[in-house]
Amino acid sequence: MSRKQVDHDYNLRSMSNLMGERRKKVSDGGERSLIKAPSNASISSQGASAGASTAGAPAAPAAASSSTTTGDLERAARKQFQQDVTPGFVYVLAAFSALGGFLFGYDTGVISGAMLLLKRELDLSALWQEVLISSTVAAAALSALLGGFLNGLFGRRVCILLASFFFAVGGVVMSTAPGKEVLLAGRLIVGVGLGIASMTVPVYIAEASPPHLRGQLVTVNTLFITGGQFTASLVDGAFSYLQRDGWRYMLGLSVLPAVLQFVGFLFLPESPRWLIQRGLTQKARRVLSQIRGNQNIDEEYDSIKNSIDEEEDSGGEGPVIWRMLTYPPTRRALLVGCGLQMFQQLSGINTVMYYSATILQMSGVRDDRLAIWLAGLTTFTNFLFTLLGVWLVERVGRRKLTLGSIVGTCLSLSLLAIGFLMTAQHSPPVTFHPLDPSMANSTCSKYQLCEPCMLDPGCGFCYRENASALLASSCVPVNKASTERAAWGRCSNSSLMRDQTYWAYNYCPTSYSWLVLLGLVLYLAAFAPGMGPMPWTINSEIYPLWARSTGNACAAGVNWTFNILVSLTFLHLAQYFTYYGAFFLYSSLALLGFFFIYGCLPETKGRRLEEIEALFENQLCSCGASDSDEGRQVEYIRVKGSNYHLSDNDASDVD
Ligand SMILES: O[C@H]1[C@H](O)[C@@H](O)[C@H](O)[C@@H](O)[C@H]1O
Repeated sequence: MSRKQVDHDYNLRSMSNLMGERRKKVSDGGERSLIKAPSNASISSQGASAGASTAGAPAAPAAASSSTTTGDLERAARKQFQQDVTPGFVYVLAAFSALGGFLFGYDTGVISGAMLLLKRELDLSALWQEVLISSTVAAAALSALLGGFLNGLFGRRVCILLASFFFAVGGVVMSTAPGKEVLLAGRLIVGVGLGIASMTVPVYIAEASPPHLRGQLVTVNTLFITGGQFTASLVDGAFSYLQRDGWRYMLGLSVLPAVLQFVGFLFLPESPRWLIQRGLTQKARRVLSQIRGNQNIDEEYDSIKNSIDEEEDSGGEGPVIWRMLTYPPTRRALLVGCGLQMFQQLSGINTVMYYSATILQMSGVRDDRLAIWLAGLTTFTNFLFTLLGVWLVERVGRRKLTLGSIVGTCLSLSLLAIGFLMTAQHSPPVTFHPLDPSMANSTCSKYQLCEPCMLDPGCGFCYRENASALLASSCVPVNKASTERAAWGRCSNSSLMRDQTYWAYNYCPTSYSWLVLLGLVLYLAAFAPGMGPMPWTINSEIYPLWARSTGNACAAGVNWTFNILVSLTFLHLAQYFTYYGAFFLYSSLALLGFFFIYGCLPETKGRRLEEIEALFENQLCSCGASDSDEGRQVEYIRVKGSNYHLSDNDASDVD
């Protein structure tokens, strides 16, 4: 946003905030809801309206008495804008927190490259490989749930310190592991750190950010996740040349950012919202002043304090999750938060990323090393388009960004599926049936086409190629120790492979690979700016303070659980429904996700965290109908005394 435009927005929104104050009627008690009627000004400036309203605008209705002139308002707005410069400290705080995201991406991404070396050096069976990969995600799912409890009890800062401690210890254990059992212990420790970091970091950043920057700063955390995945693929590429102990460096390098984060957080403050909730009000004021620079923090402080008092007044019995489920607004928020995380994973991101090396091989990249490096290009594309998300989130808002992203995701998944379908329909035939030297009758020899042969995990396709045709193609068993070659015959040994003899495992040579490649690039371009980061960003802001840790814990738990579910079922899905079947399924799930998001996700852009609960007052999944209400802003003022609920009567408060 240009400076000029910012200036313009600030004037408008500040004026609209101050004028909003005029509409607040002082009553003799109770809680008032104010609905500002949409005006062009408030619609265009809605993105940051709440941000400005926190900055120095006095809370008392008397502040803008009916005698206030437009000139006064303009002067006040200008003054407010001058004060409202975001201090650099918030950026430092966000960057150190987002190192948690970096470690999330690095530790989940690095294992695929490390595994290529590990399985040879530690002689890992397929089961052990699976266990080493999935254990981290499973531990993350459990610890994310536990993280909710820890967050409420010890605060965000301690949890982030704990997570970076786990990351560092896990990294040391893995890189020095004498055998697979210790390695597994290291992977589990890292998983515990991952779960805690994944649910705490977005909350911490959201609670420390001013509303007009919140979306952007929380989305930076996902940018760091994808940055971590990209770095991991580079590290994998570089150390894959080191056949002995290369994996130790790959896994151990995560210690550096973990230590950096730990040290940084020794000096960073606790979230002011958590401090107020704990009654540490002086400390909270100090932290707020520190992170808001020279701005007036009174209104923000009061607004947080009021909402906490309200929560305490309204009481509520039993564990937080029970209170969330029995109170309609938080129940709806939880459903939306968990649904978003579920659909993120059901859109198949981790399958697509994992499978990208094979997609590239299909496209004719035959050299394994080159395929590893090119897979880095996939993670880089994911990173690059997440950057676009950081740029867009405060401009177009969460709702439109997520909707646009899931439509693109759904279409590109269909394109991927069509690419696989064409590949399957033009599958090359098996023309050569060599005799198995061990005389064992493997199932591979029964296949007449490449497609069923490659879908059988025990077989691969061995063929020769000259300029335009495939020659002497056979379906033979895969080597049990390495899927990079056949168990016997021409493709079993690189020295035996004469010129232009190739081994295709998991894919078939095809002339439709360009379609699949196009699908892959479009998929990342669509998914990464919206469906990648928004579930994390939105979850960090939709729950009231008392429910925030638990809500984020549940949603992160759902994310990790579906992550593991999708990764573990992909190969079976492909085996039973073929690749195009699997991708059509993901595409249909993304379509379902679209309807869910369209109906249920309200816009949270620019609102104060304390205001967002009100967006879930309405029946769940009535958001599609309220698209036109985006310019409306609901505000609560608490006036000491009895509470009353949002009702139709409130509409009478509108001038
Ligand atoms: O938001 C992130 C991001 O999109 C990553 O690329 C993906 O691997 C994670 O599973 C997801 O939670």
